[in-house]
Amino acid sequence: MTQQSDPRQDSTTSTQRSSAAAQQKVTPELRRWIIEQTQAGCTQASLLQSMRSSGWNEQVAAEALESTLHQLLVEPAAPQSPPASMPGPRLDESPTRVDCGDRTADVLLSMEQPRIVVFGNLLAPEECEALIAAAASRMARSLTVAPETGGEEFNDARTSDGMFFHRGESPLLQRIEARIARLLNWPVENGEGLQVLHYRPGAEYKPHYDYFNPEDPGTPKILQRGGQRVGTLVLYLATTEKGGGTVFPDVHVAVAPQRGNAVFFSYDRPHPDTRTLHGGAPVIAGDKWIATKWLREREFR
Ligand SMILES: O=C(O)CCC(=O)C(=O)O
Ligand SMILES: [Fe+2]
Repeated sequence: MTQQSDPRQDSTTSTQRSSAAAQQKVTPELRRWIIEQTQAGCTQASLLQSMRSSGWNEQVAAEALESTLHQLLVEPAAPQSPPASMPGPRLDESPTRVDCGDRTADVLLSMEQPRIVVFGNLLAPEECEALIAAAASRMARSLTVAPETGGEEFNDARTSDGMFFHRGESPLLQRIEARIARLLNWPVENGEGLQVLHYRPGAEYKPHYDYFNPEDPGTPKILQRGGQRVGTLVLYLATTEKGGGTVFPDVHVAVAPQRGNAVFFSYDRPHPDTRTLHGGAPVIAGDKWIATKWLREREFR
């Protein structure tokens, strides 16, 4: 990310500056610059430093940042139009099975609000084993997206181990990605690389939303790569003995982790109204292995 220099300060010397500090005016131009830089992913601290080095008095700069960013948060966001189309299986005739090209998946549950569909038999047992084997040597403690910066960070709410495959990195992944694209009528290119998570007893993923919160300063940067997330498919690679269900607390639904099955849910706007709050309940006995496919609005590079 390149940070543009802030709106010009007059060309006073530093001695003139300290006496002139009281007269520094926060102009609409400066506010616009603060908003643009924030939307481009700059942190408040880096903006403060940049303003100070171009002659702004620290207190004036800090107040300008605070009041401008506060205004940004309390002003209603421009209404976002929902995407023209959404990922999801075609279930208008209530089929019990869905063709996904090289395999047929069972439809086990379909819920409208929130949009949740549970599939059976989407992956063969050998495919589950192969994904676990390919992921196992690449596992590390899971990171989540850092809302402040758009980078990644450790998070106590997520105590699983995980890794990301690159999209299309092996014939197995290409096959599974093509199957998911056909099942959910969404281009392979709009999907993030499959993420594998391993939860041991006691591990969990506390309830959260998968979309990026539009109010987080790091979100504009994340959205540059393919726009918002609009859907999630969680594939179960192992059957967990006890616990570890995918839970939707708003609607009191829990999906049991059964090898080869999957739960899909979608959200047409980044808002709690979608009722897609969800989490991974603590594992009580056994292991939980999942692969998550997140779907973006546009091509994800
Ligand atoms: O562990 C689960 O069942 C849910 C995982 C999840 O929410 C995610 O990967 O975003
Ligand atoms: Fe999630």
